[in-house]
Amino acid sequence: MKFIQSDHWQPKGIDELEPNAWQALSRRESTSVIAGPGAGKTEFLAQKAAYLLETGLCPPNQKILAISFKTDAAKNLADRVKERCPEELSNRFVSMTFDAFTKNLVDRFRMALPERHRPSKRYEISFPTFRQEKSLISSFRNNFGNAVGIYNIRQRLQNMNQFIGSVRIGDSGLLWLEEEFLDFWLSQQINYADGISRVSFLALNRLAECIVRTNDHVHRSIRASYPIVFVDEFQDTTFAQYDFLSSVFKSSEVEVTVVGDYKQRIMAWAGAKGDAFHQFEADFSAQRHSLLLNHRSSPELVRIQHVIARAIDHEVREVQTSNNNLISGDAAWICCSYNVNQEAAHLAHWIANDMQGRSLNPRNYSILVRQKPEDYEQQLSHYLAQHGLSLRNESVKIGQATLQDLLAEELTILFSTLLKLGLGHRNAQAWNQLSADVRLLRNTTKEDEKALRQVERQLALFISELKDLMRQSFRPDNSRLVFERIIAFIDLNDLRKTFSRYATGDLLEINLAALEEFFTNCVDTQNSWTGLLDEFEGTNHIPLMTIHKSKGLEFDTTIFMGIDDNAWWSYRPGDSEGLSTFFVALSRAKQRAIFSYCQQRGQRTKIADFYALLSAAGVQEYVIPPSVVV
Ligand SMILES: Nc1ncnc2c1ncn2[C@@H]1O[C@H](COP(=O)(O)OP(=O)(O)OP(=O)(O)O)[C@@H](O)[C@H]1O
Repeated sequence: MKFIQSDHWQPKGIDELEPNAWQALSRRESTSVIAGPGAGKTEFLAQKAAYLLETGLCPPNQKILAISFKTDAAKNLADRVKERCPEELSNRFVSMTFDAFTKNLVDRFRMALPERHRPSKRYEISFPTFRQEKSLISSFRNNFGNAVGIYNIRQRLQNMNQFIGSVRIGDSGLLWLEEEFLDFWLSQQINYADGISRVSFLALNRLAECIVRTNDHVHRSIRASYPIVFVDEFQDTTFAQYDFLSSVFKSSEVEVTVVGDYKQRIMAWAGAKGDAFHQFEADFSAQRHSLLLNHRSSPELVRIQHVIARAIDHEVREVQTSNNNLISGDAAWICCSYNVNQEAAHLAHWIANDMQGRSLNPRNYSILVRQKPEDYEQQLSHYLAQHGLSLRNESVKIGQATLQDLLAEELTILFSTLLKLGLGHRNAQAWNQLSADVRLLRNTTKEDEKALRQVERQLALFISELKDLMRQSFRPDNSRLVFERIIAFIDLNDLRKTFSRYATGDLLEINLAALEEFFTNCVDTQNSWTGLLDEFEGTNHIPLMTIHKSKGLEFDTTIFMGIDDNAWWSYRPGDSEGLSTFFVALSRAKQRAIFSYCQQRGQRTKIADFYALLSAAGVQEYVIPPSVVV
């Protein structure tokens, strides 16, 4: 393949990069990129990947490792690289979540762990609750009595994630009690009477760190395979994740580029490290670059965002936007209602009118809430249905996965593309992507023309058989057959061999079970293949999700419900994480942000800050007349 000269390379799929982005892109040492919402941080990583791959600066025997926090974010980044680079280059871009990466290391090299710290071959992932953590700490205290008071252990255990992230398994520098706690905490996850360990992602992280640090062969081979590493949403890096990164890549030739926005730091409760950028810049001798444009939101929304941004950081610089205001009237307002029916009726009516007036579709809107989306679902669905619209809770659990994560899985995407083509959709892009994926699954190389032609023939034959089968009927027994045939065609063994995250452990089984459950639910509620596909993809549903799940996404209009003391029960005035959460929600909108306050849901005393900031930004408040209730 012919490489492009680095000074001739041009960005792909976008017009231009701002000057600071160009500097950060061409820098061949560790770099941090800090920028506000919509500045194009994820896009920057995709462009940098294209630059390094297309110019040969990342040579054919090496790969780029990109680490994200959420499955859909990892997928989104991989897709952007696929769109911008030929397949033989984008195949060398490995995009994974932190959790998938560390789990994969433990699954592959668990025998390198000391026996007492080694999870069973087949283990389950556990998600310890706050209460379970507290009870573990109190049993430890019971065992070690007054000793827990020494070395500040009692106090340090109040932030478990920070404590665990700062102690390394088998480190000779550990204090006696630190080592005791680490052993106690691990043994509670590893030793079960039935022989099956229940291990949390935090424990997998510490085990992976131990493997890499103590096994020179593994350590060297990771650094050699991935001389270039990207980390997206770096502000959310936990203590343990940072420690893992530095253990693996610090003091090496590896170029690490991290991007993020400290104003969007909303994972401190899950152990995010407050000073991650500063520490990274010091530890990796990284140079900082700031981006100063917003490519997402309209000028009016950017102005409002800046008022909130300043409350988080007084020194934040004003950003410019390259977008226009596409709507007439206000870009943001607060609507106040007395009760939940009035609120839902008003919002449903407004969405239906706006959607029709501006020829938008349901997925241009999103309903964002702080917590418990199910508390908002019923009323809003009821009133939306009166306008022929529907809502989908994207945070809902399907088996052991959430719907949003399930939809971002490679398995699900292959499945739904096959379903779409089986239904007779003529979609050249879907076909090209699918045939590229199937070539990858069957491990064919571009040079082996015979094998390529065979794969293409098999795919065409399968689609034609699928079309015949789907034409027959849409009865449950037939749809079951369609499900089984598609899964058999994908071939789980090939999937395992192709995607390293599925290679070991039970992630594929978990997702397959969730996919089957979701598919069956769709079959049960629909009476045609077209209806099923729309239901599967959520085409006609307005998404409802938590703010945490909305990170990295964007919508024309966001409607933010439940801005009251009950939903924000943990908020204390001036709490920067609360303000950042509010900021993340506001910054998802491209053109319009609506804030809905409902008196019946709670007071607005504790969170008066939010309303004061909106008022300072000139956002008007309207009271919905009681007559709106239907
Ligand atoms: N240089 C650019 N020119 C034009 N559009 C761009 C550019 N960079 C990004 N975009 C577009 O701007 C939007 C935001 O980009 P992106 O998601 O990469 O931003 P981000 O900084 O990662 O956002 P956030 O932190 O808010 O999630 C996307 O629609 C993207 O396609």
